[in-house]
Amino acid sequence: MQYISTRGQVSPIGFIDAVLMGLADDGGLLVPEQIPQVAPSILKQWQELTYTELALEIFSLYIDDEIPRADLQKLVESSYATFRHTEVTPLQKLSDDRYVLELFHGPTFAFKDVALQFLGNLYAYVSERRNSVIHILGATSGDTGASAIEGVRGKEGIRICILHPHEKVSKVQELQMTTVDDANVLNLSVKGNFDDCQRIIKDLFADIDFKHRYHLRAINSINIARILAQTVYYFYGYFQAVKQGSPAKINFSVPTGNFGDIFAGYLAKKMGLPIHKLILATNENNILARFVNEGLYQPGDFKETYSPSMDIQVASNFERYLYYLYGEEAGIVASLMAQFKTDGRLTVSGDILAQVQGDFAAYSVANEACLDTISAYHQTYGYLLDPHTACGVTAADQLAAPGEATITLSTAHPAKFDEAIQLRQIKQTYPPQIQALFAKPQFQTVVDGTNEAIQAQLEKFF
Ligand SMILES: Cc1ncc(COP(=O)(O)O)c(C=O)c1O
Ligand SMILES: N[C@@H](CCOP(=O)(O)O)C(=O)O
Repeated sequence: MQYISTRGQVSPIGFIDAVLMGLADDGGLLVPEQIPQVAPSILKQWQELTYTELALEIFSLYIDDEIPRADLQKLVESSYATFRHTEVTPLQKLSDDRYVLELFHGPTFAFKDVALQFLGNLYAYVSERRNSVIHILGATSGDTGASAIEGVRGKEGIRICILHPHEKVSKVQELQMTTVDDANVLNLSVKGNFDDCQRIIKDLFADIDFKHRYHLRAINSINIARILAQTVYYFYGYFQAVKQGSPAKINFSVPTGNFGDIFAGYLAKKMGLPIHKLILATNENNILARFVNEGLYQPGDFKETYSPSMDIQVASNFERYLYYLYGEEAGIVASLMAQFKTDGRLTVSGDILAQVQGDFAAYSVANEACLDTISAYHQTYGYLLDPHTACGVTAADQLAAPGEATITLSTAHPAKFDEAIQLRQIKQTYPPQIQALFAKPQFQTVVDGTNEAIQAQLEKFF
């Protein structure tokens, strides 16, 4: 399998080069040259596989023999051996038509571990096999950072620097990142919001001289490996729902910020998984819901919400969707992205908007409605949702029609966001791994949100 850029200016490259390139060198995002198609007969066989067996099958379609199958199997097995649940991502049935797919049983209690345990191991494998320098630079609204650090801390040949927005992540997220004292980890607490952090790292990746000089590698969902690993749980969740007697029409509702997770669902559907509706749930930072419902993609005012990991205005994977929306025409994507840079907005109408609305249903969840859902589901089902998952469940309740079953991706454990849970007087007990963080010293450097300030830190660290 070869990978190409959404902007068309990168010659096709193999999987490992695509992982190492992260952001495409022409400023676009890497996508597979063709999306592998999975026939219904194969889907039927896959229903019987364990999570790791399924991951191996799906990764093989995208990697071919670039990584020998026995090595890939070891990578996959070691990546999911760190999960606390034998099923990796178990499906919880709350009622006949409401399910949550728990993606938070990995080391840092968020869905990011599913891809980042694998990517951490893959980087270590590539570093050894190619003698390649791995200097990871990432931006986080809280979960990616913790998970990426956990995936590579202490690993030979790898260094990692994570930018998080100063005082805009939850206490547990901050502790997960900043209590790590391994010498290969640097946490920068950036004065600004997540969009500022993401813009800075995209600028640094786009500066090809700087990127090559410091061997910068990506762990955010701009990295195609992240997306591929995240497609696996759509297949797994779908199969479990079928086994649990779900109605025939199965939707997924996806709490959305950077558009990585829902793009993975879109890709799974394009591969042949018969997902009925893909429901895109945002919090009050609702640029993506406005795009689907009104055809306007334009950042609004940044809002701090109870689901801080989704406090994102400019969604980094949106460009991958535009590529498919416009018939895989890289020239059109390049000019749309140039237009967005100049005008700060994009609009779609007519057939294109109809296509968008065929691909997604979208709902923007108000802050109090998110808490109302947490209270209601706690009372009705005795099940505690984290605020991000609660946005997904709220959107499912609004947009799923009778006769459709909806699987909401449960993207984080509620203990990571106790600030919001406490507002509804719900008491939870922290898992011991989280409780232990409160007694540890923290290591982080507060910096201005400018490219120069970050560059200066990286020059010292890398
Ligand atoms: C807990 C949680 N839920 C949902 C999201 C949104 O996912 P995505 O950015 O892939 O849209 C994030 C951040 O990525 C998150 O950390
Ligand atoms: N919510 C994310 C934001 C970064 O998203 P990514 O999927 O591109 O890594 C976070 O927790 O950092």
